[in-house]
Amino acid sequence: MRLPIDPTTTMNSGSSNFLLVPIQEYPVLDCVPNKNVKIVVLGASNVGKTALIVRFLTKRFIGDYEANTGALYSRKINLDGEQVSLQVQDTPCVSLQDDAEGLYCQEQINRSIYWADGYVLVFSITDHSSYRTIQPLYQHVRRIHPAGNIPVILVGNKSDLLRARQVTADEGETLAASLGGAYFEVSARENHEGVHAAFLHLCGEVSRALGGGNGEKRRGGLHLARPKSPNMQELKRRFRQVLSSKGKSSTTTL
Ligand SMILES: Nc1nc2c(ncn2[C@@H]2O[C@H](COP(=O)(O)OP(=O)(O)OP(=O)(O)O)[C@@H](O)[C@H]2O)c(=O)[nH]1
Repeated sequence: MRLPIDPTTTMNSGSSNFLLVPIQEYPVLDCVPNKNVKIVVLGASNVGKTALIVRFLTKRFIGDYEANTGALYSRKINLDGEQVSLQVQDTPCVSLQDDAEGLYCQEQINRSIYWADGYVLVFSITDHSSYRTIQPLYQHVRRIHPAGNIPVILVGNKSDLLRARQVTADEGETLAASLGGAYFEVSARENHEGVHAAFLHLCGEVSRALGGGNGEKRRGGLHLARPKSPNMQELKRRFRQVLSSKGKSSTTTL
């Protein structure tokens, strides 16, 4: 069902509208001591990174967002019976350089890659160039984490747009296998379950990679500060901005 968003009601409580659903944040200390799963969502422009995160955290799909500047969202999840602190970092898009091998990647993204324990690499099945971005992107992650296992999943988003498909499921599977991760073909627009399963799978991988131990990676080399601002208010602010620019013409799917 599609409901019109009424900007006049978005800050009230008790409605099914997206902004009326509180997205709970939990301080890390509220969870299993030292069990902190940090994942970053990476990919080309317009592939649905923000939509996937919002779908995972809120079960909702929002039609449009302002261009993403990268926000960090925190929440508590249940992983194998344990309450675990999860942090999800949204990022600005990356793009291929003209030689199609290197990447344009903001410093902010490098910091997020360094900071994270697990990686959601996203392309759109309707955009083959976004698919071609994934291999160089993975190599980029590898350069920042040259040693050890990198928990990663590959997500082919927009599976509802089958008629516009430019990337086959086989291509997704093959690429994921070459990265050593699982492939999930999902639609942030149409389906919460697939998105949820993908994120939870990665959280499980990260948790195992951290070994249930102290949750902090032991890394040598360059130290990069963690990305800024764990802030759910940022999501609300961005959504309000979209609402004020689009008024009542925007819609959300419930
Ligand atoms: N049909 C369809 N559209 C989607 C889906 N996911 C996202 N979109 C749309 O794709 C557009 C881009 O979504 P975003 O979540 O902003 O994508 P992004 O990767 O964060 O974009 P950048 O800010 O450019 O990095 C928006 O218009 C979304 O409504 C999906 O699963 N199906």
